[in-house]
Amino acid sequence: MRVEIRSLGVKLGGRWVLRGLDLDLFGSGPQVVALIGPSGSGKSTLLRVLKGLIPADEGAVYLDGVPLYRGRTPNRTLQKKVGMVYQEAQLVDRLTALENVLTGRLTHLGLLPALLRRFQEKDLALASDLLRRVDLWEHAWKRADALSGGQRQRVGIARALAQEPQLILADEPIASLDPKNARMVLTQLLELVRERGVPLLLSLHHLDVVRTYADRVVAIKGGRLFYDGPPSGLTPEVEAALYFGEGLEGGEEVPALSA
Ligand SMILES: Nc1ncnc2c1ncn2[C@@H]1O[C@H](COP(=O)(O)OP(=O)(O)OP(=O)(O)O)[C@@H](O)[C@H]1O
Repeated sequence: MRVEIRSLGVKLGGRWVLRGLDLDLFGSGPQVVALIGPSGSGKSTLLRVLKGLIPADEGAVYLDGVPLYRGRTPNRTLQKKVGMVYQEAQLVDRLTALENVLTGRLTHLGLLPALLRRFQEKDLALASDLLRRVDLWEHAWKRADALSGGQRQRVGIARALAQEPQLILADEPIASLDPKNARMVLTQLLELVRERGVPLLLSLHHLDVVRTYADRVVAIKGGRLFYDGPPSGLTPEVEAALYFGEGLEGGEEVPALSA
């Protein structure tokens, strides 16, 4: 799915959180794009805009050429094509692992079957297959609140893929995991999106991971584009300027770096 972001501005709590953002993602380009930037730079906000959860105050977002928002209302058809993986999985605790994955199919059901949770056999087959793919089939009938943090995150990934999305947004999916679980979650996420050809926009703080796995890196700082290019362009100087240099919070116009 092609993502075009044009002069995007978002105001939250009376303050510009994103401003003047122009970006073209995916289409025929690299399929794993890392989104980095200091805490508070606007990464989560950007992902939420792309999921149709926060409307643009300025500019526009197009998914495959279609505006994502009409005024402040998201286009529901486009919204359904975008899957999301959250930092804390955001599972329904009282449902089993399998039921949580099945909720990813709800967007494909009609209103009544969705309300009644009437899944079809093919929904169950897809959800079961995905649960196997994240090595959690033996936990299919466990309640989500009985799973470990890493397992919950893998259920969240299976749920996002069960939606059969055309784009996946992952918001710091390994932030609260130990290194072993972080690696497992990330490996499974990358394997699944690559084999299905689903583009992934992945917000992360781990630059070692970014350097190893990303095809392209987009860095934002103070709500503006700071760097857009390959991981190899993330030199120590760029990294230092991104995390330790003067912020752009004052609204100072600084041209984006590109490698
Ligand atoms: N609902 C809100 N109301 C007001 N301000 C908000 C709201 N949500 C986020 N912000 C502010 O917007 C800015 C960007 O937040 P955002 O969560 O997008 O940053 P981030 O880059 O994802 O940070 P982190 O890496 O810490 O998750 C921050 O200053 C934050 O305090």
